[in-house]
Amino acid sequence: MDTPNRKQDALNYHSKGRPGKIQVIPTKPTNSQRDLTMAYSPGVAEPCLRIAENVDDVYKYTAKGNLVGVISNGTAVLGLGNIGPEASKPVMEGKGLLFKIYADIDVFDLEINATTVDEFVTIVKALEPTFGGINLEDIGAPACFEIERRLKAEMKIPVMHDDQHGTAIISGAALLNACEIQGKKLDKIKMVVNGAGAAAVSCSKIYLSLGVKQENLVMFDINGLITPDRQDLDEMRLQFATERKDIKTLTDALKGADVLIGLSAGNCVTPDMLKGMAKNPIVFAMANPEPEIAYDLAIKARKDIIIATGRSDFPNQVNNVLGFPYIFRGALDVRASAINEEMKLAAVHAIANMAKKSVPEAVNQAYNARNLKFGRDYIIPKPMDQRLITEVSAAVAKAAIDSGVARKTITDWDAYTEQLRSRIGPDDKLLRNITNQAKSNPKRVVFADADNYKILRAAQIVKDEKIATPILLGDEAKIKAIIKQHDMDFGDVKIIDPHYGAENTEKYANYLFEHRQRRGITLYEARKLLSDYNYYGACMVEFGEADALISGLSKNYATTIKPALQIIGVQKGVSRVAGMYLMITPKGPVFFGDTTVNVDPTVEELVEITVLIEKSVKQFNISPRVAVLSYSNFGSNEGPIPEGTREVVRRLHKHHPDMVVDGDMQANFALNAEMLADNFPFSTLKGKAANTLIFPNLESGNIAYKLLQEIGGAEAVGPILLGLKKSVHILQLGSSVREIVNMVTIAVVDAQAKEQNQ
Ligand SMILES: NC(=O)C1=CN([C@@H]2O[C@H](COP(=O)(O)OP(=O)(O)OC[C@H]3O[C@@H](n4cnc5c(N)ncnc54)[C@H](OP(=O)(O)O)[C@@H]3O)[C@@H](O)[C@H]2O)C=CC1
Ligand SMILES: CC(=O)C(=O)O
Ligand SMILES: [Mg+2]
Repeated sequence: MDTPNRKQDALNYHSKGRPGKIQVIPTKPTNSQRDLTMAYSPGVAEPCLRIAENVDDVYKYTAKGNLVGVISNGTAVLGLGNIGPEASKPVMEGKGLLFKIYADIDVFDLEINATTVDEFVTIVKALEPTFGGINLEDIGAPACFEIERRLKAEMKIPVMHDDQHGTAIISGAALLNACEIQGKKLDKIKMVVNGAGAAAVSCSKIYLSLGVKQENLVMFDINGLITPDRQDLDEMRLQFATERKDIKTLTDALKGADVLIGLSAGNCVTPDMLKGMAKNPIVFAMANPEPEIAYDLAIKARKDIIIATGRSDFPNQVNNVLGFPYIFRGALDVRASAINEEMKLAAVHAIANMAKKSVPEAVNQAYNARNLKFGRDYIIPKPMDQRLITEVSAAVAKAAIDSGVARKTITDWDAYTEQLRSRIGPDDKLLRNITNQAKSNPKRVVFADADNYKILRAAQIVKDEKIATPILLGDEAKIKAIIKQHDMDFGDVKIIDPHYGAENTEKYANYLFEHRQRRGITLYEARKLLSDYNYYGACMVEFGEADALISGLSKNYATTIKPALQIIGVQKGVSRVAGMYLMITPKGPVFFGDTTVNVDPTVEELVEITVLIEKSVKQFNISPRVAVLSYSNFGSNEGPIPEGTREVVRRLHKHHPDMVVDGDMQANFALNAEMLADNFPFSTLKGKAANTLIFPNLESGNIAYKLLQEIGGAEAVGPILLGLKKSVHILQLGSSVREIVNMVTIAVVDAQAKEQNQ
């Protein structure tokens, strides 16, 4: 916390409203007298008796299996020292909060008045019936070593001292990657560890198991170098004693050293010390809240440095938050009896490998970054990367099973991964399925406006994710400059700067002329039109030189759609196009149409739009249940809109008897199966909620989706353009990178379907 303002902000954050950071929330209904008789006496006696008969049933009837005790005595709180149990509580509540948001694990934080090993062990051991796991936190060395050793030996649930092993795992992963980037070999590096406490000792052990040589490691505590002749040290630290006589001070030790590990206290390292380090040095200044050396000072001292800190406000946050939520998640899910070396190493490698994968746009956005990429400023994943739960927890669970400490097994890993994902954030399973569908047969997608950063970023993502092969249309020099500026990597991507004379323009101009000569287009004009990305892109798709076109970022909808209509045209048997949104809502996915094209459709047009939409929903492997919406329910109101929608439904029932559709209907009845069944049991939606909503006009459709997006917490994917012969999709002005990526994914699936139907 640097400035007085930030200090005050932090105090306000904790004190405003309900003091502290966490609360307990019931997970069962508590609305009625009946609910309460189940939750408490007399109903509660039933699970009590079951558990009394079979103690393992505690996992079945209580929260134990998902409950971790975060336990501290406040003797080594962050780098603040022995500040006591009460003062440690904000940190422990913070750990509880992180367990919950990152891994959906519930936590009771316990700050206990127990400083001797015996007292501490007795208390924690007695808590075994309550918890599924124990996370020991901020307990000073050397007591922490004995406490953890005894608890692990005497308890049957996983116990982990986070400052030791959580930190070791994360910094181990970071060390592997930093060495790779700096071109250093672990078995050759000279390492200095400043700090000889819980974290330093455990981290050093894991570095040795990753290949660092004991003789190349020296360690300091507050009294100086750890040497064999020191009388003030315990076994744990003495194992890192060095015989080297050439070192007295930290400055001496850092001369020629490759790596400095700081797990001590803030601001105890100076820029001059770093200046003596070897070429391409690696510095992990992990003391919290102040690192051993400030990020900026370190960067200034050495241009060739990789520097990481424990803080979230600089690149490379090496902090155990990347580990403990996911390690416990994996351990709890297989009911592991311990967290062993195999599980820790599995976590190290899962975290290290993740950093080398393409970074999801949501992570860039969360950190206000443009293009996070494996390298000097991105050696390990960011804490807000939602892939951590699937990558790390699954690796830990698997290692637990393979190493024989799991009491439950996992056989369907895809289902487990799905379950892990659904623990965090809204369930966007459908979007993931669509992405998998796209990846199964990637298509060539031509991007209009590719000389725009957002388009290029999206193109890069879909290329990296193997969703599509991009073709870039735009000013070639500009495109190349953006690629260079943002260090993007497109390999040998095709870039076309559309103008008459560019690839295939004579063929395209003739085609355009042939088709539009009686609509006022001369050959000269046709040639000129091809410098418009939308005309050129539509021609590429029409001639099969690309499978889909993505456009519209910089022009309005009507201007963008025109070339596609003129060159590609509508599907056989279809007289119009329509627009649809896939809304990812907290209650699940719902399709909305028409939201973008037809302003005030007639009954006949609405029938056609509904048929188009219903067919398109099926493309996503969803069985459509369509509600034609109005402000009335099954004839409850008169007026042109309810009467029109009733007529639409009549015609659909008659001409499309297989379609599951009903209306006129109000939106709340359409989306609430119970209400619908109670009030309108005759509905042909057969007691199920609709997943496809047809709006009577553009006004209502457009307003509804935007309201839902802004205040309903829904993500809008689209607009998905329906009715064209080939896959062309038009972005909304100002779409975000994520929205563009989603559209490309949809465009690929659409191109696949259209290819099949040919
Ligand atoms: N980024 C991360 O994820 C994590 C960071 N940490 C940070 O690491 C630090 C240590 O934590 P932890 O191991 O739990 O605490 P401990 O109290 O167990 O250890 C602290 C160690 O640092 C030594 N020390 C203190 N000041 C100095 C100094 N100026 N120079 C050299 N050594 C010094 C102490 O020496 P002595 O024994 O002689 O007192 C002791 O060996 C804290 O700042 C903590 O915030 C810890 C865990 C995770
Ligand atoms: C991050 C952490 O656990 C610590 O600094 O103690
Ligand atoms: Mg800690």
